[in-house]
Amino acid sequence: MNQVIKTTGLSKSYGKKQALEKLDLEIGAGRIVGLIGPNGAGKTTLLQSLLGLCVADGDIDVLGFDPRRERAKMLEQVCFIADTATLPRWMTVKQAIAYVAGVHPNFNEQRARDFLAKTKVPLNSRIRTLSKGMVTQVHLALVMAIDAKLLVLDEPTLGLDLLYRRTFYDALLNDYYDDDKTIIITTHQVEEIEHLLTDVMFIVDGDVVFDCDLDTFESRYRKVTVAGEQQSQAEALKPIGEIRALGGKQYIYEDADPQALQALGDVARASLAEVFVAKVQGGSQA
Ligand SMILES: Nc1ncnc2c1ncn2[C@@H]1O[C@H](COP(=O)(O)OP(=O)(O)OP(=O)(O)O)[C@@H](O)[C@H]1O
Repeated sequence: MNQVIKTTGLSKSYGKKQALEKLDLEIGAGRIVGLIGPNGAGKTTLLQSLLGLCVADGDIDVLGFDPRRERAKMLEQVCFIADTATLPRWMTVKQAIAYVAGVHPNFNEQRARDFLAKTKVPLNSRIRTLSKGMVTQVHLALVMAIDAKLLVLDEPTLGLDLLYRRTFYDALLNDYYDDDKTIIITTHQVEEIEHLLTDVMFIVDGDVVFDCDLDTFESRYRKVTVAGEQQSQAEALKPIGEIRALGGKQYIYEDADPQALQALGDVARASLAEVFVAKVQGGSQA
């Protein structure tokens, strides 16, 4: 694996709060990794540690650099958008584009304009006159126009409407991504990114508790809709989660015998969100 990120024993505490707990992580080039976790699990702290934005303990290697000591060099090849996207409010959108063009060697001005052409953001508007979602659109356009080896997106679509969220993820996959780039995304809207991920990680209480590529995920997890009279057989096969459904129950299985599942009822793929809830909350879902 052509490795882009490797951490060993990554730990970070804020006073008594242990936000990251000896976290080991490896991400290879060309992967699109979804980092999924409950509120307060440590996702932002992990991304900030990788970007050198907070000082953590342990070994951290990002593109061959230690972000604590070689942050400036590392950032030449890394691009990120934080969940608190801010831009200078007095600038016009055009000026923001010109500014990034002036300071960033890998910025493609035309690309930024092309991304913005898919929005209703006027180039001559001052940032302070834009809605929150529009500011995020400008920020995303600036970030997506930078040719970086690693793109880190912390809740990139927070506050964006449903239509633009789709447009953004389409552009990310079709216009931005190629095999040389690695992308890490955190979001609570798991269903929106499921189709574009190559890998998924669940993070709980400051540690990665699940790390799986999507091909393996597709082959390991199933959801079966079971009518009332079959439920005791279904439970005997030890599902990892269950969902109450109209006229029966749906059970989530990990590595179960496909034939045994067929005998219980309708078998379908289990979604990332369903497996996440089953594994992290470990029980029934509404
Ligand atoms: N600056 C800080 N000072 C003190 N505690 C902090 C600070 N930043 C984060 N924490 C704590 O560290 C833990 C992890 O927070 P973090 O923001 O990394 O979680 P998250 O997974 O990104 O959460 P969310 O999904 O809610 O954004 C939480 O318990 C949080 O309260």
